[in-house]
Amino acid sequence: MKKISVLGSTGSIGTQTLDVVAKHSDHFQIEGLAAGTNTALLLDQVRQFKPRKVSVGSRELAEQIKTEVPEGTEVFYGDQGLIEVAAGTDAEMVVTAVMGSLGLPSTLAAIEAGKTIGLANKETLVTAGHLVTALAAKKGVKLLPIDSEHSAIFQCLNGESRKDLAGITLTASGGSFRDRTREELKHVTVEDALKHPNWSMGAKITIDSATMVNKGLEVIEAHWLFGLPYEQINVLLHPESIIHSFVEFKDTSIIAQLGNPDMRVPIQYALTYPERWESPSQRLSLAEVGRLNFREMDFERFPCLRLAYDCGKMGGTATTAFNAANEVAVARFLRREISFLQIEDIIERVLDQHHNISEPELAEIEACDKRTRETAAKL
Ligand SMILES: NC(=O)C1=CN([C@@H]2O[C@H](COP(=O)(O)OP(=O)(O)OC[C@H]3O[C@@H](n4cnc5c(N)ncnc54)[C@H](OP(=O)(O)O)[C@@H]3O)[C@@H](O)[C@H]2O)C=CC1
Ligand SMILES: CC(=O)[C@@H](O)[C@H](O)COP(=O)(O)O
Ligand SMILES: [Mn+2]
Repeated sequence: MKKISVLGSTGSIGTQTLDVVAKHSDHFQIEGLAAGTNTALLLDQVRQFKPRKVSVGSRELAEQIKTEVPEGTEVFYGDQGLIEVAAGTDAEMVVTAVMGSLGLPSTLAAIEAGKTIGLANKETLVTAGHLVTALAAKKGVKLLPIDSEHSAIFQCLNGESRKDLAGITLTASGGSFRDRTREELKHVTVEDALKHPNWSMGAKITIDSATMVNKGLEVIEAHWLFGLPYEQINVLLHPESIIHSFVEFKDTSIIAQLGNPDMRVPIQYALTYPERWESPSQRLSLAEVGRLNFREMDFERFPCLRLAYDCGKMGGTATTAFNAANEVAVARFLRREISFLQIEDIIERVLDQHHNISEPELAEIEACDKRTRETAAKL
């Protein structure tokens, strides 16, 4: 039995992780579950998977569910609760599926405790990639990608020599507004933005796809996961999301990973790595798909992607600020306080005011994250 803890178990990735675990219940055991506010779903999960430790977002919620969890399940809360679930159980693997840089301390704690990481929470690598990868290397801990593009690259690189690599290309669906002009973006609604053409995901990442921030975060995530310079990381528009990403070699060969847009496949691959097991996903029929399309990325149409590359190349706290500004701006858009185009406006203005610190320590990252959020909230 492989013992697993899931951080963000009530979200899109969290619930699909538990689908995979349930399908292979003879092979996996859930040790810990952490959620924010959805206690009804968490309690269902607790009854089904019987974890030893669970955590919720606040003390009040923890008090509410204490009487309802079965004997043998301990209840924690807040930042410390997340760390307890990440590092304080017998789990050998931790799936990091909370949303945002709030996942950083628990990811670091899990690595410090020697747990293999199934990494969905890309903001963790964007905000502090140098710290996370250095600690993982020091502890001999594997960071197994769950993000579909990074899982694809990881699979394409399997058994290949890095010296033969020319570059990698992350595919981008283009998000909800890929066929609209910038002029047409002025009056789009939250409801429109939440309609991703191919994937069913949490609200924040769906907005990130529409602004192309998601691909920007993924470029930075790829830089840290695969140790590649930004010049070797490309992005290509591929509206169907069937090719999840590809790798090009010196001899001009390209190896790509394909599949239906179903996150249970990369999630399961991280859970069973290096083995491949039967999947709950539907088989891909290329004959049915018939045609795949590709378009050059337009950096004028999607300026946030250019900003992400610039921040990535600058390094230091630039990516921390980029991420924090975006988290605040997206939350404000979802609360209908700002318009869609003001998301990129806020990111740009925050970055104009940013004073970069290269090779920041954790405290400096945390301070930058906090300061940036305050600025972005006021703009
Ligand atoms: N969804 C997808 O297909 C993909 C997602 N990712 C990445 O995975 C991560 C998760 O995304 P997604 O699943 O879509 O997000 P969701 O918004 O669907 O889920 C977020 C999860 O985090 C929990 N959470 C929120 N705040 C806290 C907190 N303070 N303490 C503990 N848990 C908390 C939520 O709990 P609750 O709901 O109970 O409040 C929920 O379980 C993101 O980093 C995203 O970029 C990457 C690739 C694909
Ligand atoms: C499923 C997944 O990995 C998402 O990050 C997905 O990539 C979003 O799609 P786009 O950002 O390409 O629209
Ligand atoms: Mn992705």
